[in-house]
Amino acid sequence: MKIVTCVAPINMAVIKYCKCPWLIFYILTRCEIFFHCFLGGKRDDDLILPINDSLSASLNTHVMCAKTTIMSSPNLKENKFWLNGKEQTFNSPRLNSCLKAIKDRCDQSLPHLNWSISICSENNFPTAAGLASSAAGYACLVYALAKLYGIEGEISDIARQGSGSACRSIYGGWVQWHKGSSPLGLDSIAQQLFPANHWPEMRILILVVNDTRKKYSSTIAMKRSVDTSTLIHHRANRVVPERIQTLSRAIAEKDFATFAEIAMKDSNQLHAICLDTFPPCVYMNDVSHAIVSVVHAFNEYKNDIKAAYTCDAGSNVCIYLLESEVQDLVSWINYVFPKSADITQQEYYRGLPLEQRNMDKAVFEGLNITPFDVDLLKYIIHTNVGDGPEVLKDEQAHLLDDNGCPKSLHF
Ligand SMILES: Nc1ncnc2c1ncn2[C@@H]1O[C@H](COP(=O)(O)OP(=O)(O)OP(=O)(O)O)[C@@H](O)[C@H]1O
Ligand SMILES: C[C@@](O)(CCOP(=O)(O)OP(=O)(O)O)CC(=O)O
Repeated sequence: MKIVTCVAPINMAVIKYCKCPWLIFYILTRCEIFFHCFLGGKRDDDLILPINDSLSASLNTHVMCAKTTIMSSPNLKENKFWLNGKEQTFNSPRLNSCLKAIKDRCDQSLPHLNWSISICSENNFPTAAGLASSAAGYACLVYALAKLYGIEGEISDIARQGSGSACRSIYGGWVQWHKGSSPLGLDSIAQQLFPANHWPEMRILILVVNDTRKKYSSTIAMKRSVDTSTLIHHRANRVVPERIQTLSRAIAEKDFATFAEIAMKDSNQLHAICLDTFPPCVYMNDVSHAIVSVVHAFNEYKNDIKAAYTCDAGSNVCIYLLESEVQDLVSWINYVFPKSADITQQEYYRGLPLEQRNMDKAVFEGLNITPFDVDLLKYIIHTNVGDGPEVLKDEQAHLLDDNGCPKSLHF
C-alpha cells in the first residue's frame, strides 16, 4: 500500500489567463490527420492552452490551501474520489487526463501502477466561488500523484490539464505561465520568477463578498469569451506581452506603484471582456465595484498608489498591498462596509493576525465617503505570498484511513 498527503496553494493572478479557443488551436495544428495521429483526437479542452502568458503569486498554504491524500493499494476494488466530504464521479475528463499523463510519464515497471487509487481532497476555503479552488485542487492532485508514482521534474504541464491556472500553483512565490507555442502544449508551462521571500512586505487581503458556487464556471465563461469577444484577442496580442515585461520588472525592483497600476488595469480589462462577451458573463457585483471605488479613494487620499484590487471570476475582491498599509486599509473597509455585532471577530478576520484599529470618522466625512448597509462583506482573509505544494510527513495528516475511506466519514 502507498499513501501520500500534500497541500498546495491557491494563486491570485495579476495578469489573468485566457484560454485558447478550439478553433484557433485547430488552425495551429493545421491538419486533421496530424491532429488525430499525434494528439489522439485531443481538443484544447483537454490540453487547456492559453492565448496569453499570465503571472500570479502563490499564497501562503497555512492560510488557504487544498489538501489531498491519495492511496494506492492492491486491496482497493475501484478508483474513488471524495471532495470536501462528498463522493464525486471518477469519470471526470480533467481528473483522468491528469492521471493518464502522470502514469505515462512514470517508470512503467512500478508494481503499483495498475492498483486502484482512492483520492480524498479538502479545501479550507470556499470551492468554486472564484477563489481559485481549481488551481489549488488540481495542483495538489497532480503533485500528490507525482509523489505517489515517483516522478521528478516538470509537472506544471500536467496540472494545467486539470485547470489552466493550476499550473501556476505548482510553484511558490511569483510565477509566470508561458503560453508556449507547441500544439501539444509541451512548452505551455509555469516558471517561478521570484521565490516567496523576494518581496516579504507584500500582503494580500481577500474580501469575501459571496462564498457560494458562482453562476457560471470560468471554464464556460472563457469559452464564450474567446468565441464572441473581440477585446480578448486585442488584449492577448497587443496588451499582455508588454504588461508581462513591465510587471516582472516591477516585481524584480519591488516597485509597488507600477505593480499596482498593472494589476488594477488587468483586472478591469478581464471584466471588460466579460461584458464584451455575448451574452455577457458578469461576475463583479455592486459590492465588488464599491470596493474598487474605496481602493481608488484610498490611493487618492494617500496621494500615491498604495493598494491594488484584482477580481477573478466571481464577486470577491483580492487586494495586494504592502504590510505597512494593511491596518489603514482595513479601517477604511470597516468604515465603508460595517459588520453587525453578531459576527464574531474570529469569523470575520481570517488568516494572518489583524490589529483592530478604526480611523477617525471625521476623515471619511471630510472625504464624503458614506458607509453602506451592514454585512455586505462576509469576511476578510489576510494572507501573504507563500511556497508551492509540499508533502505532509505526519501520518495523522492523511485524510484516508487504512481501507482508503475518508476519515471524515467516520464522524
Ligand atoms: N481540492 C480539489 N481537488 C480536486 N478538484 C477540485 C478541488 N477543488 C476544486 N476542484 C475542482 O474545481 C472546480 C471549481 O473550479 P472553478 O474554476 O469553477 O472555481 P474556482 O477555481 O474556485 O474559481 P476561479 O478559477 O474562477 O478562481 C470544482 O467543481 C472541482 O471540480
Ligand atoms: C479568472 C481566472 O481566475 C481564470 C481561472 O480559470 P481556471 O483556471 O479556473 O479555468 P480552467 O482552465 O477552465 O479550469 C484568471 C486566472 O487565474 O488567471
